[in-house]
Amino acid sequence: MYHFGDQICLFYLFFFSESSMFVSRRRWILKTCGTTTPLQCLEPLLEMAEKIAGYTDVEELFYSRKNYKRPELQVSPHRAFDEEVALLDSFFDDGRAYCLGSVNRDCWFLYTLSRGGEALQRHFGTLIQQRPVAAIAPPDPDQTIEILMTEMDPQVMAIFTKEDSMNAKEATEKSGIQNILPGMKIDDYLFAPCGYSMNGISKNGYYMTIHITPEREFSYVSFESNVAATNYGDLIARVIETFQPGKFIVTLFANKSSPAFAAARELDRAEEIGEWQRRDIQYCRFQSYDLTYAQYCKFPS
Ligand SMILES: C[S@@+](CC[C@H](N)C(=O)[O-])C[C@H]1O[C@@H](n2cnc3c(N)ncnc32)[C@H](O)[C@@H]1O
Repeated sequence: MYHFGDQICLFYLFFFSESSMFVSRRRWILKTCGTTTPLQCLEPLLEMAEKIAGYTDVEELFYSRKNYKRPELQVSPHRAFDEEVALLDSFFDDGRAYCLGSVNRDCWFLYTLSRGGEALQRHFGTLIQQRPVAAIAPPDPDQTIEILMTEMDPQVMAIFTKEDSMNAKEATEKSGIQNILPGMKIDDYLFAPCGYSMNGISKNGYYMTIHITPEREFSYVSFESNVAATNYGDLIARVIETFQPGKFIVTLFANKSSPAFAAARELDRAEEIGEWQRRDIQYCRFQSYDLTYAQYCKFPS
């Protein structure tokens, strides 16, 4: 993390696809679900960040989501990715929009901007006597893994109903969620009649979050964490063994300082993970991050 005395004017924004909020000193992560409109909060959020914390610029932004099953049920600006991009472009003149995966099947949309320290330099130019920011400090290690699962096993999904589990704690234990990343302090919630969300944080600053929609017609589970690893094979295997999806997407972001920077190669070698076979893999190199996208199906499929 860059730190120039008490003057910190830039922060990082991440938007994902369920309902959680993580706030740290310079990072704000929001996940929403259903027909909520997360991008509508951009204007008040940017105003609030300046007013309360003195942040005047965004150093990095990641807005991502899987393709919707029923986009026509969404509310503007979330009916189409083009619409979301137009809104984001009205705030940021240097954002980039991507679609990874198969546009006629499973895909994943990403809008990102990464100023690679330029914004920092602009703000702190005089303070750091025009020296490149990179010469002062390399970025902190940073990585994010997401696993987005669909076509879930109905027996596993039954755990996340009030019929099968008395409360969230019982669902967490019965499903084995507490063994995915042991040692996390967990805050979990079981909805009535069904549905489950959990947020976990560890003492060393890692988080994990899981959101579960058990309804058979549109079952969906998302997992996300910033835990550092050089190989995510074991973690992915634990997640998919726990939830038994028919299909899943993995996305992995890692910056150059992160031990996960090499993990893309491990994913490249993982043509099969247990009973799941890879159907797609793509890599992107952004200014500060490498991104790996992979899609797997349970075979035969
Ligand atoms: C995992 S929750 C989504 C996350 C949730 N919005 C949160 O705040 O953590 C989605 C599942 O919960 C169920 N659910 C039940 N009551 C809900 C409510 N009041 N809001 C959102 N989802 C609800 C949905 O039917 C679906 O299966």
